[in-house]
Amino acid sequence: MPLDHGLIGVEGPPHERSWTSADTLLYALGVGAGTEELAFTTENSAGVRQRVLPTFAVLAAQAPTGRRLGDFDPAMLVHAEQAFELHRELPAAGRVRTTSTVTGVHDKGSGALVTIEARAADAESGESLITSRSSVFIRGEGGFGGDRGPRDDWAEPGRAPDHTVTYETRQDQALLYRLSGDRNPLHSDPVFAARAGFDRPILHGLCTYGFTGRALLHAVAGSDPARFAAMSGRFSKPVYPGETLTVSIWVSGDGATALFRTAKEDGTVVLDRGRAAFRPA
Ligand SMILES: CCCCCCC[C@@H](O)CC(=O)SCCNC(=O)CCNC(=O)[C@H](O)C(C)(C)COP(=O)(O)OP(=O)(O)OC[C@H]1O[C@@H](n2cnc3c(N)ncnc32)[C@H](O)[C@@H]1OP(=O)(O)O
Repeated sequence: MPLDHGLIGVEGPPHERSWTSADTLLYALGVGAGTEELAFTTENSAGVRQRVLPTFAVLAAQAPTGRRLGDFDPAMLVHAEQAFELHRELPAAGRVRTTSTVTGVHDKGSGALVTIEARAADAESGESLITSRSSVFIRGEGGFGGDRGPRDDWAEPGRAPDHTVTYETRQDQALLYRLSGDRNPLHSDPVFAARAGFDRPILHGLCTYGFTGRALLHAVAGSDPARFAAMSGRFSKPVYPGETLTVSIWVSGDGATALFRTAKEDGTVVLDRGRAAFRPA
């Protein structure tokens, strides 16, 4: 059986995940934070309280789907879209209970797009903490006669961005990032990457997402994770470790929302149709 088209509505079993202060520090390093961001990379600096990068929410809320997506070559699967809402700031260490549901299987012609929603609640209090919506694009699994799914009306504002933030990724960025949990060999093994049609291992989509989230946090939310309410975007082209990422951000008049996109040095957009929302200071 290739892709399982009967997946829609299938809910996975509740899944518990806990994280420690070390996990959130390692995650921050994996998405490029360093000595300039000690609140996210240390737990014992004078006068600094450890905080958690908001995009860690996506990892915290990951849970298995009820069934395997199907029997296809895993090298053909790429992360396509990622959105999350963070209902309150994440603690440096915590535990959540998450339920994950397949919400759509769309026929995109060159591939199939499978969308998944996960809801994570604090494991002790039951308080809703994170809602995460992800999709994966399985190349070569389209053309089965399904619907193409909803359209998006995202458009770049007709003015210069309010902020542009540039970060360099490291040659070994994916090797560092994978220690936060995603050991997919697409990001580390040249043989596996070649089977997927890439010259060399590519960067995790969620690593690009984490760099972009840092740019939004510092440029728009005053570096305060408590103000970071939501973020979404679409992975439009692969990133190779070592490439430079520039995040362009357009903030709404009241500062409550922003549009963004992330591009490589040559202008290729890699994270597109970005939206983010912020709480007041
Ligand atoms: C549970 C969550 C966790 C998941 C973790 C997954 C494991 C991870 O380890 C894997 C990764 O991190 S992979 C790295 C990150 N992702 C990428 O690099 C993918 C980059 N994107 C691409 O290569 C192409 O857009 C590609 C290949 C996606 C599509 O390119 P094409 O085949 O050329 O398609 P195109 O002709 O451009 O468009 C056809 C239709 O598909 C829609 N579409 C394109 N890109 C999309 C995307 N990223 N998301 C959603 N839809 C997308 C197009 O809009 C078009 O549809 P329509 O005509 O209906 O608009």
